[in-house]
Amino acid sequence: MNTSGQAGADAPKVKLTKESFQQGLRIFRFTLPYRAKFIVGMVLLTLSSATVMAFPWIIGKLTDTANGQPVRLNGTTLTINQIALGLFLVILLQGIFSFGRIWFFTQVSEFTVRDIRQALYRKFVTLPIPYFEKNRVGAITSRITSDVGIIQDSFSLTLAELFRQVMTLVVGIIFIMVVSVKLSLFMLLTFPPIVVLAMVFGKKIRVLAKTTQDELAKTNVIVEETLQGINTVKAFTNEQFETSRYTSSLTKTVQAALKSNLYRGGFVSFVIIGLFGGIILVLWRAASLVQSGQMSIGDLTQFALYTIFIGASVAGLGELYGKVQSTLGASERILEILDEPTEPTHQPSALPIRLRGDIAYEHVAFQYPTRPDLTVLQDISFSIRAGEKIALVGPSGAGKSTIVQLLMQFYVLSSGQITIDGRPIGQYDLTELRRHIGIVPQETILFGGSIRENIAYGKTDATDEEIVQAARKANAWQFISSFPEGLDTLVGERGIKLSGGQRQRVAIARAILKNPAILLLDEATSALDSESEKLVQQAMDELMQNRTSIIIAHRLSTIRKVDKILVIDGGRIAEQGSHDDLSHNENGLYANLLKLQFELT
Ligand SMILES: Nc1ncnc2c1ncn2[C@@H]1O[C@H](COP(=O)(O)OP(=O)(O)OP(=O)(O)O)[C@@H](O)[C@H]1O
Repeated sequence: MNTSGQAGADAPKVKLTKESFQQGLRIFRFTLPYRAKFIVGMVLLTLSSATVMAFPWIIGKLTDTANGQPVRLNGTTLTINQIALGLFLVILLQGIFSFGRIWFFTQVSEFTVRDIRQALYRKFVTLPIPYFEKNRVGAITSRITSDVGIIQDSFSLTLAELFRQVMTLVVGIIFIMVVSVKLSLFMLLTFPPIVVLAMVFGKKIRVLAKTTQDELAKTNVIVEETLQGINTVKAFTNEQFETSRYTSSLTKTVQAALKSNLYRGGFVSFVIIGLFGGIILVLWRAASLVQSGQMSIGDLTQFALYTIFIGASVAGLGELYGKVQSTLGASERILEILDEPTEPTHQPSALPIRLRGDIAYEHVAFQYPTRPDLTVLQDISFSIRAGEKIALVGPSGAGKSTIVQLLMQFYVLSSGQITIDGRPIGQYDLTELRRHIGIVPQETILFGGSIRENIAYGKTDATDEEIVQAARKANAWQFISSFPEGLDTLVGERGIKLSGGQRQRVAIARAILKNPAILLLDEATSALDSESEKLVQQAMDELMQNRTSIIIAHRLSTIRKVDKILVIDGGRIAEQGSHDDLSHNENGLYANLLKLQFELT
């Protein structure tokens, strides 16, 4: 076993061309740091393959000695005992070399794969947000699991196997040529073509077997569907219809199974007749050579054993071909990700910055890269002075969250600019800038660890005292200290073991600990009960003190105290002003939203 994960047997393959080969080989640069181990592995592999190849040769000599034909080495005649001892020695060496080969190749593959996974992960977390919108998470994670798994298998197995099979083939052919050129040529003309034919046959059978499986799966879908929706079937009196649908699907399955087994039967008789027939032909030829004295029994034994080796290596190479294809495919997909441009975060030259927190949006327009034909923001201009609080309100889909996300530089603006303290945000170091912006999202997603870890996410080197302090300010300490395990309480996957209000307060504590100059609050849409609503609101108020804050408000009651309200509609600022100004504008959007909420409550 290794750590390869599920090496996808159904992984897409690529055509073997010179380009795909050269591309795929680039993955080998990850093995460079371990090249010394790799070379030792290769030497051991060569030695272990060589000992295997010596085996039939010595057995031939043993047979000859048994048959009364003396074998000489350096002028002395070898006894059966000496030759058998030699065989033991060869096997012993073979065992030792194989152990060493596995040990060294495993190290190379495990370390290489660790480095590839590390490089991929580092890449993932530094890719810009649009990348994750264009690619499904499942597809991305399978790069780091199954694709890397395929590469791992190829480093630990395929590569060694490929080398060994090629060596067996070449050395095997040389050896049989030495034994008897005539018989070798005869064998090479009959045996390998049969093996190749058998492989093609085998592939066809696999395809047919898959078709049968697929058909069977379809019949199962019908059963599941109709049983789950049995009420619908009966209500529409479609029992007969469904039965005939099932029957026709069953018939297709049977037809597919029969066809597949027709080929399977053919394959078995082909193997029996063709392969064994081929062997009989070679043996017949060999027997006549032995009879006429052109070949010894020992040579015949050697010949037969090498022939089996050659046959096995031809078959093995056929299988390896498929593996090499998947390896190249996997390595191409991995390299593709590694070549993606990243966000310019964590630049080593970045100097720490201090922000006051003046923010200005100047004629900002924006389309999401995944939906370039929809202008989400049209012409947004507003400014906030350091320490002020503004609220964004408006109908769902108006563009409020988008405005906030742009400040974090998750996306590139289509036009206009955003400045902080008078400087365009693009001129700041990205990591430094984000360090000064805190965010409390609409739906708080916690990480699966403890409450302590989740709060400390805002400042990874925070002391316990700081964490408790932040939890107190966020109105979270009360519930945390009521848990028997306190800060060490595990929150469950994505924080499911905490209530919505508790999760929010943990998120607020996290933001307090981060102590940012600018704060982005996305109010939760899901209503909390009034008690926890009050606790969350108090925590938010605490958090907003002395910070420039932008609040995306869904409940208008919570934002009466803000300095300015921007009403967003259809990607534009429809109205702006204080709560009092806007609520007195009878026909205004804000006054209407207020009325609507009042009626709802
Ligand atoms: N990642 C995205 N990719 C493409 N389009 C998006 C993306 N996020 C949002 N949109 C679209 O942009 C528009 C504005 O969305 P946004 O989330 O900013 O609205 P909102 O005012 O915050 O809405 P809500 O109050 O429902 O959260 C919507 O039409 C939405 O479909």
